[in-house]
This record gives sequence, structure tokens and C-alpha cells, in this order.
Amino acid sequence: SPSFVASSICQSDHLTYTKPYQQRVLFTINGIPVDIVRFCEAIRFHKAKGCILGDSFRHDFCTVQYLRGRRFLEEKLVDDSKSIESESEYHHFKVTMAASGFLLWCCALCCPCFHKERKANSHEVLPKESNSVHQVSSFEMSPSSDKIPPSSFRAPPSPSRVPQSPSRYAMSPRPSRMGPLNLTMSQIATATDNFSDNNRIGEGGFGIVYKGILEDGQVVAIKRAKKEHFENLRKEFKSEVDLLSKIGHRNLVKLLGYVDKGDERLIITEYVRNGTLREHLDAGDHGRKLNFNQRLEIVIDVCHGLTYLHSYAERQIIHRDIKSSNILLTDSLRAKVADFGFARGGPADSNQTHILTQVKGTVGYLDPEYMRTYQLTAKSDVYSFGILLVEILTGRRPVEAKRDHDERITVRWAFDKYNEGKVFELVDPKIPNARERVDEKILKKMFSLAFQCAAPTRKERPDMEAVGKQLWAIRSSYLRRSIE
Ligand SMILES: Nc1ncnc2c1ncn2[C@@H]1O[C@H](COP(=O)(O)OP(=O)(O)OP(=O)(O)O)[C@@H](O)[C@H]1O
Repeated sequence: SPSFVASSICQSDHLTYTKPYQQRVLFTINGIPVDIVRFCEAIRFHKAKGCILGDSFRHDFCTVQYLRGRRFLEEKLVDDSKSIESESEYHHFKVTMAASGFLLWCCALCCPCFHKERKANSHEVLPKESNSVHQVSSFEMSPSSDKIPPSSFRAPPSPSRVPQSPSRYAMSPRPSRMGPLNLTMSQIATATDNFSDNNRIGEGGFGIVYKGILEDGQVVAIKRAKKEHFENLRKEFKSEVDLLSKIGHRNLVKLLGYVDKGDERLIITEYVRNGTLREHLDAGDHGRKLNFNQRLEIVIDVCHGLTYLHSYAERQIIHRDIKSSNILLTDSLRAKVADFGFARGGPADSNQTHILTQVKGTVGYLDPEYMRTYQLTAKSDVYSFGILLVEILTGRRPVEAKRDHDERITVRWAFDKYNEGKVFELVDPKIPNARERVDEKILKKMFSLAFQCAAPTRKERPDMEAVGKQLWAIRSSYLRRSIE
């Protein structure tokens, strides 16, 4: 096993790293393997707090690639002047680690074989230094596997080198590739009133989303990639388009067409007009408060969409970014899963249990086992779904940084309360008359299902089809009790 060459204790953190072991170095914080970026953040954080780490701690491995904004990598040498900046990121990371640590601990209690597995995996999780990235709200990390070509981790050209179009709409009237809608750039410009701010409906890491009205009156959503992210997002754009074009399910946002030419990348999808699930959960007293039944129907819809992706699509698709802001609601509060920017095909070969790939997703929803091992399976979506289930029942975001320490990681807080039998204290106070209308047993079943989905290792999580069956059973008993 690898031998530790440096070890230091700062405040409550025990930082260690090993000698290169089979050309990999193992970094740990409090015994939990972490990648180099987390480790360097921890070093900078503690140095900024005055902790003396000792000469044995090298810093030359703290050359990292920054993740700028949502999905933009830039190579940058980290120096100590960044320590203050990194402090909040490290704090954020610690919050996330606390959740994973807690779940690992829960698993250790429930599953005797867990310790063994964790140990066996621990040396597999180390990214090469050049593959490291900073963690922000959403992020990517790369495995050290040689299967991933190093070029995919190179920093994109600087924005200034991205060729600018002399005229934004001086496009060929014949787009290079068409979806079923067969739209030209000028038709899109007309539909969005030249991408006017009035038609802007949102913005994500990929770009800005506009509402458009086509000549035949059809209302669509048009995602327009930010130009400075073109090179880096080229693959992502293609991923979204390729995957979306193959699927059709009422709980998945439908791809209608796209343009990928010159300096424009546009994805045209069906417009889902009632906002995101997160917006509905945030709705204040004057907003539209989702009742328990509506929430239950929404999670069933999401579950159906995921079941389709995992088990019934032409090829298995893993979404990788299931979260409340990627769930769109219709007027009748039916849910549709959106944003396939991080989606990936699952294992092509039935003998393959997983695919080894970069870690992508959003902090708080990310499967800790995937983060540790870079092994992606459909069960990573199941984990995110479990977190989403807790979110929809409690109304709280997965990480609530402003709350008291023991309430910051929502799933952890929920698990503690659940074990204390205080399940009603978990319920979103915005759910109208929850105490009167929702039976405690039903709430317990839902939380229990959420915790199963968010289990630390994939083998403990049910698949989405099994989750669906449990949700249907919960729904039946809920409806039965409402009638009684
Ligand atoms: N098909 C659509 N119909 C209606 N509104 C949409 C549609 N797609 C996206 N939006 C709106 O645009 C916003 C941005 O969407 P987008 O998918 O680009 O980013 P995000 O999911 O919020 O963030 P990120 O991509 O960084 O995870 C959404 O929050 C939503 O309000």
C-alpha cells in the first residue's frame, strides 16, 4: 500500500499525501481520499489561517486548472495570493465532504463490507495533476485513466482568440445540420426578435436561453451558446444534441432542431412555460405553493423520465445533472427533465459495469462514489434523484451554507431528524396543511426511499425502475388515505 510521506494537522483537518505509488499520489483529508485540487485548496486555506505545514509539504503540485464560471477551464498557476479567494471554495468543499463523510459513515454502520471496498478503491481515485480543476457550484474532474485523451483537458484558447463573427446573423440560409424543424438562422433571429432581452428566459453555464415564436406560432426555447465557451463546449453541445435527438418521452424536454455553424451554436427545444422546480420551491407566500400531491406527481414524472433514459432509450443515457433547476414544469405541473449538456451514453457493452469518465455535475447532487472513483453508472443519477427527493420534501437546497452547522447539508440534517422520529420537522413549511393531510407513514416511506437512493455506494441504491414502483405504492396509499 502507498506510504505516507507528509502529514500535517491544521485545526480539525489531517492532511496527508503519499509517495508516488504506481505513478499516482494519494491525497487525503481526514482519511478521505481527495483529488489534488481539493488538497491544494486545503493547504491554501490552512496557510491563510496561519497553520504551519512544515517543509515536507511540497507545493509544486498545486498547479491547477481553474474552472471558470460553469464549464470553462483555464490553466493557471496557483500561488498563495489566491488563498483568500480559495477560502470560500474550500469551505464549500468541506461542506460537501462533510455530507459524503456522513454518508460514508452511515454506510459503514449499515454495510459491513463497506470498509473493505472503500480501502480497495482508495488508490483509484487520483487524478493526474494536470487534470485537476477547482470545484465551483458545478464542476468537472478527470480520472487518471489513460483512456481519456489528455487533449480533452487542455485549456481552451483564450476568449480573445475565439474568432468573432463580423456580423452576428450573416449566416448561410442553409444551416449545416438540421433537426426536424429545419430552421435558418434568420428565422431564429426573427423568432427571438434578434435575441432581444425581452425574450430572454434564463441563463446557464452553456449560454443564454431565449423564448422564440416561430412563423407557424409554435413557441420554442432557444439555447444560444456563449461565444467565449465555444471551443470548450463544442463537445458538450454535440452531446446534448446527439442525445436529445434520439429520445422522445413526455417527461423529457424534446429537441426540435439545432444550428451548429460558424460562430453560432443553438439548440431549439420545446418551450416549457411554467418555470423550474426550484423556482416553484422558492415561491414565497404570494407564489404558487406546491402541495404534497403535486410534489409527489413531480417526482414520479422525473422518475419516469430517468427510467426511460436508463432502461428504455435506444442506448442507455446517464443525465449527470439531475437537479431542481433542470426540472421544468408545465402549466398542469407535469415535470420534464431538461439540460442534457452533461449527458453521456452508458456502457455500450453489457459486460461493462461502468464507464470511466470525467466527473461532471453539480455540487450537492454529485454521487460521492463517482467523485471518488470516476466510475459513472446510471446509479449516479439515482443518487442525484435521492437528493432531489429530499429537496422537494423539505424545500431546502442540498447545501444551505447560511444555516447552522448541523443543518447545512440537507440530506444529513434530514437523516438525523428522520432517525430521531421527527419527520414532520423536515417537511417544507410551504406545503399547505402538511400535518393534517399527509400521513406520517407516507412521509417516512418517502424519506426512506430518498436515503436509499442517496446511499454512498451504487450497489446499495435501487435502480430507477424500482424507485418508480416504490413511488407508485406510496402514491396509492396517499390517495387511499386522502379518500378515507
Ligand atoms: N425548454 C425550456 N423551456 C423554458 N425555459 C427554459 C427551457 N430551458 C431552459 N429554460 C430556462 O432557462 C434557464 C437556464 O437554463 P439552462 O439549462 O441553460 O441552465 P441551468 O440548468 O439553469 O444551469 P446550468 O446549465 O448551468 O446547469 C432555466 O433555469 C430555465 O428557467
